[in-house]
Amino acid sequence: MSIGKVRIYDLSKELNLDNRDLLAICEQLGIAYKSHSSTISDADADRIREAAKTYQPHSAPPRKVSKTPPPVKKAPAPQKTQQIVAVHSQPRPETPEAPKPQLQQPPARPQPPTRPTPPEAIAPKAVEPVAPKPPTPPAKPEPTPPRPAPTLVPPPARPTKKVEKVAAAPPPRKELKEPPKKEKGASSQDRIEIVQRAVPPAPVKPEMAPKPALPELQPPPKPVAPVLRAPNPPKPVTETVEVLDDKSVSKVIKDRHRHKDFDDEENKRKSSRVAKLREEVIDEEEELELTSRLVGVHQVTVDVSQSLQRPPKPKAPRPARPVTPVAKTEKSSEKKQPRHRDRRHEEPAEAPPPDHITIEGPMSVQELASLVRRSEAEIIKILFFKGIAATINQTLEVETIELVAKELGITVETAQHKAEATKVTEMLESSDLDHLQRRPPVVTIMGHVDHGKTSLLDAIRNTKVAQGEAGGITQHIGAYHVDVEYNGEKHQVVFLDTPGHEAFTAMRARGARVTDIAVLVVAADDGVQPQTIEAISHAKAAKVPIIVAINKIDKESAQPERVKQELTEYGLVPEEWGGDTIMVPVSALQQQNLDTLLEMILLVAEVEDLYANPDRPAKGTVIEAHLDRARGPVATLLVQNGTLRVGDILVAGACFGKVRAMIDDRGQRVEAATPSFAVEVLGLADVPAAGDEFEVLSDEKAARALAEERAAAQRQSRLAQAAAARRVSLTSLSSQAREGELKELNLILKADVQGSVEAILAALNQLPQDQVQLRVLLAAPGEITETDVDLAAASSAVIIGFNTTLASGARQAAEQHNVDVREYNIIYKLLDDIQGAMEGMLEPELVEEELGQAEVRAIFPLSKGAVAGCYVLNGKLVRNCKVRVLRQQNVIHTGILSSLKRMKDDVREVAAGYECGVRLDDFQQWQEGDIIYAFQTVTKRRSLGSGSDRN
Ligand SMILES: Nc1nc2c(ncn2[C@@H]2O[C@H](COP(=O)(O)OP(=O)(O)OP(=O)(O)O)[C@@H](O)[C@H]2O)c(=O)[nH]1
Repeated sequence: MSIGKVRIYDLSKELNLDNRDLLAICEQLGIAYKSHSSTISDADADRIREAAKTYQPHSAPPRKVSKTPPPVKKAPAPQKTQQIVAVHSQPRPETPEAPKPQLQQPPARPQPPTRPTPPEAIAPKAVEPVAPKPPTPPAKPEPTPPRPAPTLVPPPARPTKKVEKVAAAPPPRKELKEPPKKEKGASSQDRIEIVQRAVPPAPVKPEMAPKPALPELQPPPKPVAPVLRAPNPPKPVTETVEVLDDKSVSKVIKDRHRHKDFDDEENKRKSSRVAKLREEVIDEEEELELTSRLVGVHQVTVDVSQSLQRPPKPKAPRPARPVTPVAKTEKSSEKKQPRHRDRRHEEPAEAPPPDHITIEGPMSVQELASLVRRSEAEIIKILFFKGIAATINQTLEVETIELVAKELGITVETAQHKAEATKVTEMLESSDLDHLQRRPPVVTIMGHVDHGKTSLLDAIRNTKVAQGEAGGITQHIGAYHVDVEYNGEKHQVVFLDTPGHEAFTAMRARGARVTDIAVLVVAADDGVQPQTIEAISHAKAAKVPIIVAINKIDKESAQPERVKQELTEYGLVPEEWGGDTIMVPVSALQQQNLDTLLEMILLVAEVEDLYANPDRPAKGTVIEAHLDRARGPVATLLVQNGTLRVGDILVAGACFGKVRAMIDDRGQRVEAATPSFAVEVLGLADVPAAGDEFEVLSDEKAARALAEERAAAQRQSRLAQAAAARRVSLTSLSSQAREGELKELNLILKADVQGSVEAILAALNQLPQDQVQLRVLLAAPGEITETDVDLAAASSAVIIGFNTTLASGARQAAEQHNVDVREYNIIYKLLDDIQGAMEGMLEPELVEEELGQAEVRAIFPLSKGAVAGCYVLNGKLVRNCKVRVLRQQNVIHTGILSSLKRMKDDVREVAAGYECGVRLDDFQQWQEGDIIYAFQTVTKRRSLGSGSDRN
């Protein structure tokens, strides 16, 4: 083991050589090293100095890790602490001068026009500290992983990612890194071996040569570019302004990443893990032994040619088929069914129908039939029974296709969904590749209601927002960022404040698509609940890594282990159990372990390759938008690439505008917003929809034209939908009449913001509609207008307003047209009322209600008929109520109790314990011992969920 005191990168600085060159020299001299931050002996250093004199810098120095225990880096690591340093909203440091966008805040790119060379911030993931993750070495079978201490991971290992997935075993989370090796000499088959070894507690602060300065706070995001100069920047050969798919982007990023960073094992180590590690690594011998064990276990070899050379744009993972939808079933690709079959030929295709199809948009009945391998007639029949009269050439909207597919038991994936899932990376274009800089992670907090999402966010932000939410729900989406000191540097984490109630499912799902990391909050005393499961599936669908925050561990009833157990059923296995999901027990209330959670977020972010190019016009997503009376349309935009500046011309969805002002998450006006930050933007001409993408264009005319084009497309689509809806109602009217069952409740929904609209729609969707169907004729953010009233009047709809008001004239019009306008500001109330209204539309059911029983004890014959002398056993008898006469428990008559007397007087009712005379008009054959069962029928409102059965 080297006892040296010289660190490789110091030496590289001293010799004015690039780290890579220096490592190459080490290679030549056979000096073992682990990374450029490894230390070597003085003697070795001297040898290197000597060799450096004659060394010819190589553009792509090879890099290899010795197989033997690498010279350990034992530098005492400064105990870094994580803590929330500050909680300002947006990039606070408003740059003095507005013009230069200047990432108004830290995350921004380094001011200086010229970028420093090797940024140090970018965590070099070359050699990773290791944990004994018994990787199922896909590449090179090695001795069986001894699977030593699962706890080995020193630094909070990084979550396994795209990198070679190290088996699914041990807890330690280090990840195998396969630094691509630059081919050396002629041997393109060179392999790099990465040794993952346990690292003692203190990791060394990595630092890149050129920048001697230690991590200063407020480090501007180091540009990645410099490093890129590397040999062959993975520049796509035929680059244009293509949007990149995530694979290629990540590949490019990774490649550069690997190049530049030989920065070794970072200081990310988790104290607990370190502690455990310490137990293992007691002395050097043991360490050596352990290392060699690990070497055996965790070596990962990577083909140079594979890692370095490949261009960033591999074959697009996305099915680039233009129009033709594709069945995604295994057999889909096999012999294609004749697409255009004879129309009259209506037998289903011989091949088994797929159980899954992927579509890219509307398609004709004929195309759909071909895709699902059914006859056109069958599709038309299904549509007919759904109330849609369609012809063979008719184009079906995606929703309609989904409807048909559901009927056929086929799941549908739309290309749109895919795009949304990969939206973040798609924000990058090939031209951005040379200017990528790290950006802060955008995090969504998800979880079941009341599990503490708001409290957690609140605790992190150190402010109080939990109180005062109407109905106890977070109703609007917001974005906040916090500064976290990590590894001696200041980092930012941007949180999307997604609402927690089930009603906001849609919003949450959208949140997941624009975020990089999902923090799943699970209350330790409540475990996995429905919305927990929902959140997991949303995050998984969007391929967003999940970090679990097991909250409320301060509670006595907390059972974090049980929560972990439950989560395994949904594919989230904690690291300590051999999985790769980071689970952090926290208490939002007592602010426990929040720094660890933030640390984990930054770790995951690091692995996620979150880059953007701030030096270009902004692109991103509309998080929220609403119409403000005083300020006009207000949209919260999340910048995902580029920098958004005041004065920019942008198109958001179908809306056009010029950024008049921007307000950050702390209510401060800012001049620019860099990647990953959200700002409220004023200046749009209209209210875009949440989830719309936005982009800045340089040409106002082009922007306006694009917006108009999109608006026209939207109108077209709405018209098509409306036409489809009309067809539904027309045809369904007759079938309804036939079946006399289905009823409809027409609604027009107006809410304050798009997020609320979506949330309410999602909640309404959950109401049972088998007996009464809800038809939402219009759902949009904004005030209730006269036009809405007209529409409601014309279609007998009820208008629902949520957190909104009536425009002038609307109320008067509503009264005039007798339109029911209901206003709410609490979603539960709204849902209750709608449900009530739906139930009110059900035919009431008649229910029998017992009144009482009497026994016949004497018979008094009259001139016509007879009177039964009775004793009321229980309840009461009421004149004109219904009765059944039972004899030996058999009903011998059912009729109306027409006369009831006490003594000689007619009475209305007789209670239990009294005698009375009973006479029925149509029954006289009384016998002593008969029982008179008195009852009445009442109408009861039926509830939606129970059909005609009452709950
Ligand atoms: N004991 C304890 N209680 C907590 C903790 N975190 C949150 N709570 C309590 O749990 C309740 C729900 O917390 P919220 O933060 O409103 O939960 P939420 O998930 O945001 O709820 P919704 O916004 O309604 O979905 C509140 O009464 C909090 O005080 C915690 O760490 N410990």
